[in-house]
Amino acid sequence: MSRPVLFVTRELPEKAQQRLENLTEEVEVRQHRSEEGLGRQQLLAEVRGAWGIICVLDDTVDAELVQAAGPQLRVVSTVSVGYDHVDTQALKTQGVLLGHTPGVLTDATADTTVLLALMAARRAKEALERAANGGSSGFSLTRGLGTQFGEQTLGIVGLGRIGSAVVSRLLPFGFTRVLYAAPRPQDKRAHALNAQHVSLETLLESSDLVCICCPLNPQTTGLFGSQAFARMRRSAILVNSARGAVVDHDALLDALDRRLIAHAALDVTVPEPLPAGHPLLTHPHCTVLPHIGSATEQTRAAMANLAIDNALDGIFARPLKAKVDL
Ligand SMILES: O=CC(=O)O
Repeated sequence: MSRPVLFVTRELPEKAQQRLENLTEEVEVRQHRSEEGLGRQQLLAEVRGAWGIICVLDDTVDAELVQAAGPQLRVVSTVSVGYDHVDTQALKTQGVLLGHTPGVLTDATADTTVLLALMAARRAKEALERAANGGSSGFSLTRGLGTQFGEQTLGIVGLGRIGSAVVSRLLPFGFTRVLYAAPRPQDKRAHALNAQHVSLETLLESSDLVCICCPLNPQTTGLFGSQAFARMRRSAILVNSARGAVVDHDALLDALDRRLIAHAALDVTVPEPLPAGHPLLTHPHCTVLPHIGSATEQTRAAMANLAIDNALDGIFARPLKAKVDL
């Protein structure tokens, strides 16, 4: 008997991969078993006939892809919490469901945000370079001094699950004030964290550490441009673990060159990866990680499992465990 086709655009983490391979009674699994994505034309060809597609944030899911899959397509399940790579309207129009992986990656992503904040505050990039170069790079009373968060103000852009987890982790470092900017006040979360809802302008003018934890959408694209940097404190640190496009990279580079802010630490960029030699990679006051926010064994396994659940639920017309409201 023919089984519905589940197309998977990547190799999954080991345990989830094994689970996928044991699904043969329920679905026919077709997979591009590689860490790298398919070229666009090949992807369009491979999704043909799929009832469900498991994809990642590098795969653009749009009307063309939905059409290429065919009218039987029931669900797209992305192994990510963010879904800015998906044209939600195109899915809605075709009655295709969208699953994603919220919750399971909150802790790992918040940990990475704290890692970046500390790396920036303690000027780890410069210190690593000094250590790697050997020579006179030992203990110094005066060289490469960083800053501590005690008595400082923390500003969070987006007080969702990840933003809140970032605040919980950072509060013990001694911040005396927490500000957040969000389209709507998040009363329950804010109350628990003693965080104050303010305008983005106030947040930028008052914060020593600014962490971007919001989704990418038309309102947040380019939110950090030259006007935002002009408002920030010259001693401020900016951390972005959300999406690269929230920050205008040219404006950031200009702000770093003109010392409008002290340091930027980015887990996300446009494009990903930045080309070798990109000025943000070589800038002494910019730390860049290659989008490792959720990259732990535990979290990636949980994400892939949730994505499989979502895909199977969609294919077999059951309620999705984590559905995006389209
Ligand atoms: O960036 C990662 C995600 O959206 O899960």
